[in-house]
Amino acid sequence: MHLFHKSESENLLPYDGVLLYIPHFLPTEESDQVYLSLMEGIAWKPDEAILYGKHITTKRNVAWYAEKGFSYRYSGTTKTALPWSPELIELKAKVELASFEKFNSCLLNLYHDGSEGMAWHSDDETSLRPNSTIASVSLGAERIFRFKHKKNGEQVELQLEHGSLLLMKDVIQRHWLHSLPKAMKVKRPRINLTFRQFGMM
Ligand SMILES: O=C(O)CCC(=O)C(=O)O
Ligand SMILES: [Fe+2]
Repeated sequence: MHLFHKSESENLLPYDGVLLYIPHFLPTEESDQVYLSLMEGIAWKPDEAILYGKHITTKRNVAWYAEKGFSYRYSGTTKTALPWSPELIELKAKVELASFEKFNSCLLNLYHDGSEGMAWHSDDETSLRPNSTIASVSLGAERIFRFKHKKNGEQVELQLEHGSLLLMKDVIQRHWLHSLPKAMKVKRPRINLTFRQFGMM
């Protein structure tokens, strides 16, 4: 694991929030091994939402892990957390060491290929602690990730590499949207884990 110091990672945003990127958070060999075992071991399911009164499911698969008993309402559906697996607990501990933060849940995304992405949004749900950090681990295919300022439309773009850690901090969710654009040339899957801090702990 790569422990970073303040000087090693600079804020990638010009204002209104903090975005830190640590490319080699996990060594390549460990990234490969964690990728394969999450692909097999996670209870992947399509995401569900109620949109304009219609029940929709995504091609992108998701899973949500947290302390036992956690549940929350989101896009018209209720999500109930699965209990932490030993592997997720180990990864959570590494993310906590590198970020100097504590997390009580993890939302996972599986994009089968570049035809799947995530539209512009910010993670500012009321169930998350206000201005709390989201720590995002990327595994598998490299993909572009974009930020767009809510008021002036300014954009910031970066590549999310295999084994990298991205920290979204401070007031970032209030002022910036983010998205994972589709990338038709990408034929391989990508796994993303976002460690989050829910309000009630
Ligand atoms: O796939 C990613 O890198 C980001 C996913 C995301 O923004 C989310 O789950 O809220
Ligand atoms: Fe997000």
